[in-house]
This record gives sequence, C-alpha cells and structure tokens, in this order.
Amino acid sequence: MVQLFNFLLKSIKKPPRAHMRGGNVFLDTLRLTVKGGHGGNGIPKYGGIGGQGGCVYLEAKEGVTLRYLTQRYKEKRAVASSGEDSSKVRILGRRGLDEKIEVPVGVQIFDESGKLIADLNEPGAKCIAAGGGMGGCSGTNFLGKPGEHKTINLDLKLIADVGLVGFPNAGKSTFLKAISKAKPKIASYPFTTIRPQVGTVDYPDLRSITIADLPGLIEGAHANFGMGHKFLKHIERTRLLLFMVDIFGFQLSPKHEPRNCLHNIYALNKELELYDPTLLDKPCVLLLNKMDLEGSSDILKSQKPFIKNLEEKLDECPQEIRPERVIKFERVLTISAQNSARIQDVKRELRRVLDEQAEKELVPDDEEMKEMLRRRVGERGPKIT
Ligand SMILES: Nc1nc2c(ncn2[C@@H]2O[C@H](COP(=O)(O)OP(=O)(O)OP(=O)(O)O)[C@@H](O)[C@H]2O)c(=O)[nH]1
Repeated sequence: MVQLFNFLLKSIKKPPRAHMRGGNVFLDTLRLTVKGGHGGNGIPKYGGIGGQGGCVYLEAKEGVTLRYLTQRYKEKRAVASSGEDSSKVRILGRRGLDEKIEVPVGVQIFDESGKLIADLNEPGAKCIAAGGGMGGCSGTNFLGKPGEHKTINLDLKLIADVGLVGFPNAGKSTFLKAISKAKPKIASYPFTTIRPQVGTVDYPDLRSITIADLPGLIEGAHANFGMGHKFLKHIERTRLLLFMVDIFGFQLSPKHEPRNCLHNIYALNKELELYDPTLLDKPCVLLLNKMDLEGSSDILKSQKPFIKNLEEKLDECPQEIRPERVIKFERVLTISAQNSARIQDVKRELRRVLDEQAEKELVPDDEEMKEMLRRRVGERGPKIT
C-alpha cells in the first residue's frame, strides 16, 4: 500500500524547472577531499630512503569551470600517488606523481574551519592543497609517512571589471546584450536570469572590459528572500558598480509595495550596504532604463534632482529601504537598452571611470607621495616640501 502510494506520489511530482536541472545550475562552490601521496619506505639494510609522496596542487586556468571538476572528480576526491619504496637498485625511491587540479580563475580555497588557504585570482596561480608524506628514512624507522588529508572548499568569485546590479526586469540582460557580445536570455517577466552572465566590451584601442550581470537581487535579499545574496559575492572583485533601474519603478509582486525609481535606488543602496558597506566605496554609475517609453521624460524631470543628490529625499524614504550611507554616483545616464540608445555613451563613460580609477590607484595622492620621497631620500638628502 505504502509502495503504491509512493509510486502515485512520484508520478504526480512535477519535474524540476528547466533552469534547475542538473547541467544548467551555475556552480560557484565545490567541496573536495584531497590527499597527498604516502611516502615510500626506506631499506634499513642499505640506509635507503623512500620517495616522498606526491602532492595535490591547484592551478588557476582560464576556461575551466567548477562543473568540469565535478565531472572529473565524480567522488569529489583527489589523491596524489605514493612515493616509491627504496630498493636495492634504487636506494633513493622516486617521488610520487603530483595530482594537478585545474580550477577556474577567481577561485578562493578555504579549509574546513573557513580559513583562507589561497586566492587564485590570475591564470597560472598555484597552491598546494595537500602535501605528500615524507619518505621513510632512519629518523622514521624507514617507514614512509602518510600524506596530508583534508577537505577543502572552493569558492568561485567571478572577476569582472564592472558588476551590473539591479532588481529583476530592469533590463540588465537587454543592456548586456546591447553593449557586449554576451547572449543572455531575455523575457518580459522577472527572474529570467538565474546565473551570472559575463559580457566583454571591446574598444578601438584593443582594450576590453568585462561586465558581470548579477541576477536575483531583490528587496529583502539580505533576509534571504529569493536567491538572497547568493550572487552578490561576485561583486566583491569588480572595480566599478553599474546600477540599473527601470525609470517606471518596480513591483516585485502584488503583495509587495510598488517602488518608484528613486526608491528602487535607495533599496539597491540598502541591499548592498547590508551585504558589505565597503562596496559603496567603489565608483558607482547609474543607468536609468526604458527611456523610450511614453511618460519616461516626465518622471525623469521630476526625479533627476533627487537622484543626483540622494541625501535630499532620504528622510521621506520608507524605513525598510533607507540606507545609512547613500551612494554618490560618478555618472547618471539615461538609456534605452532595447533600442540601444545611448549605449555608446555608456561604453565611453565606463571606460573613462575605470581609467580614472586606475590612475588614482597608480598615482598616490600628494601627501603620500611626499612621505614616500622623504623616506627614500632620508634625512641627509634634499629637503622635500
Ligand atoms: N521598452 C523597453 N523595454 C525594455 C528595455 N530594456 C528591457 N526591456 C524589457 O524589459 C523586460 C525585462 O528585460 P531583461 O533584460 O530580461 O531584464 P533583467 O533585468 O535582465 O531581468 P531578470 O532576468 O529578471 O534579472 C524585457 O521584456 C525587455 O524586453 C528598454 O529599454 N525599453
């Protein structure tokens, strides 16, 4: 009876939604068990030393995904080979072969206690995850030692120059498609994008920048509504935050308060602040989208002064979306992502802000520079004023 009931229950169970089915889910964390090779044994009679066990190491490589790793290590376990035993013909045993795990660029490695072991943020960066065991010698009674054995967590944080943030349906995917070569999914209902998308924008001087569309952010994400802050971690490594709001505002559902575009900006500001207030120190640019629709210019006229100076209307902002510190936008641009209107302006401005930022990082400010010179010249050199 129970079996029949279970069978019937199974048959009426809906299949998982397309985007949640195995191969499609964006994977940005992975847990792996790693084990270094065992050290080989020595030979007491000849004073032979066993070979050291191989180690398991990680190397960052472009184009690799964590999903690929799950296919390669189906058991989520990577083991290096053991060192060779010492023998009559080979007094010093050969070292065990290392196990190389190629990981995506931007992966951080944590141990079980959550301590950061390594941050592999450029191609070719390497770290040892589990060392091999020592070969047997007189100090160990000629017995090889076991290799290190631990569980590590790989946490992928995308590396993009620009992080695109906005509430659902603001037009982020449409914008990404218009400005870059990315081909995101676009639909007239919220939550179409369920994984971060990265687009590359090329410039005539052969430079290029990357823009990551981080979906799933909604009002209340900090309280783990929707996908919560799942994708916001990817923003940490971006150099510029690109906010996008629908000029007509947004209402998540009939149960939620409708928010006009100004309140949307406050709400985005608040969500980022609750996730990590230092994010607000990054340069920010705001895009007001859907300017092709009728009535958009009137809204813009009435809201622009407050958008440019967010402090002004902060008192009137509802408590639940009122940020402690408001964002100061470097630029505010109006666009129509659908018609690609003013997309070239955005392209130019993004580059300008990123270049300005790079210059600031490169050239220390006046006082810092003087202090640096003073230190370099020392007390006896020319006086620096
Ligand atoms: N009229 C007009 N419609 C737009 C514009 N940009 C986007 N849309 C429409 O708005 C809807 C949502 O656009 P998306 O690009 O999917 O929005 P999104 O922010 O990526 O949405 P999520 O996937 O939910 O995060 C689509 O129907 C688009 O065609 C625009 O500039 N003008």
